[in-house]
Amino acid sequence: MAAVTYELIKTCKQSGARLGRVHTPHGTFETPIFMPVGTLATVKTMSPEDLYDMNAQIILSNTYHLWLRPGHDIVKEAGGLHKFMNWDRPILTDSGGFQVFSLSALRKIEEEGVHFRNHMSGEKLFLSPEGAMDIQNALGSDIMMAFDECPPYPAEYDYMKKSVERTSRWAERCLSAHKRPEDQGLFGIVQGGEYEELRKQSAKDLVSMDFPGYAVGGLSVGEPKDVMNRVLEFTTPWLPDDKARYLMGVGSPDSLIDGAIRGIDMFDCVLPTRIARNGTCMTSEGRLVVRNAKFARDFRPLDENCDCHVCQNYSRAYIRHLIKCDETFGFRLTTYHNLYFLLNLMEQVRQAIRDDRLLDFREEFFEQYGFNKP
Ligand SMILES: CNc1nc2cc3c(=O)[nH]c(N)nc3c(CC[C@H]3O[C@@H](OC)[C@H](OC)[C@@H]3OC)c2[nH]1
Ligand SMILES: [Zn+2]
Repeated sequence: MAAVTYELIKTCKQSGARLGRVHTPHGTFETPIFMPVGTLATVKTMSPEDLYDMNAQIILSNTYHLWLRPGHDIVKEAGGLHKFMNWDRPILTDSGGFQVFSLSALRKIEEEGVHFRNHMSGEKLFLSPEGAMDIQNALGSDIMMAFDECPPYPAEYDYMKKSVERTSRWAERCLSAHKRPEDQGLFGIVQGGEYEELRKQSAKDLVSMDFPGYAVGGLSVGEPKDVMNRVLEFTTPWLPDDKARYLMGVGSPDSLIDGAIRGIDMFDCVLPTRIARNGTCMTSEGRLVVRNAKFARDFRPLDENCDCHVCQNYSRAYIRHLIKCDETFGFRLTTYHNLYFLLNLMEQVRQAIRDDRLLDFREEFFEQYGFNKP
């Protein structure tokens, strides 16, 4: 029995978006879903109890970061990542492919793997498909990601073609190095940039290897939103209907809705937690920079349409005061609300799919949030 399976519940008659469930060894979650990012084994400033309270179903952590600090051997000795961070719902770990290309300056890509420098110490390091699998095996995540190259945007066709072919060979090596397929699901990552035939080639290569789920990688790397949407439109049709689809690194409210409409089930992004730490909040009326002086005497909640714990109990004036004083509690309040906002948005998306009206919901949400403003 595969560790991770996808169950298609229904498709929205109006938009074609999917309502589904993903079953994992640590629990089942409904899709489309947003997954909070906890790169260093913590969703910054949130406790597991906070995450349970806001109904977070699955969180992310990262091979590259945990390999460097504290070391995956320590996490393994602790009994794995779930035990180490006291989180007993599903965990997805990225393979480190992206960080190697985004964090470390000097790097050299070879067939064997990637030579690069530790982005903190400058120490020379090497990561291969086999190494990335060993680390994720030690972490014990429910969903592991294949080791891939996430090329920069834009990239020449010839470079992209060679990269896609190597990423497919690396995916094969990940499958061969996958020690516990009955305990951990391994997702392949489709690459190919903005080139339709390369996306098709990458998807067909990976589907022929029969992964339990597939990510669409190489996006949210600086390309315009219409390029992302077009890539999704010609990529998801090559992925099987009975497997989960994960769009990596995507998280603004409009992109979540537009991704769901184009057949994506799972999303992750550091956006809500990162902007929270500089005092920017997502609200039903658009973004609100709570440190702004105009909120000094504003005793309303961050979002008058939000029923989260923060909006029930704290005011903009109080949160502004804490953020201005660099008080950690302030960042906890903005982070909790931003995560709740996106988790709640995805519940509304799932409800709109149940009611076959996701395109109508998109219009209503974009209007209220201000996405349609010229
Ligand atoms: C922001 N835009 C964005 N585009 C991305 C594309 C790729 C990709 O093609 N391949 C791989 N392997 N990873 C990608 C990632 C990293 C996501 C991870 O990076 C970490 O967030 C920064 C987090 O780690 C807990 C997350 O875990 C899945 C992307 N992020
Ligand atoms: Zn709120």
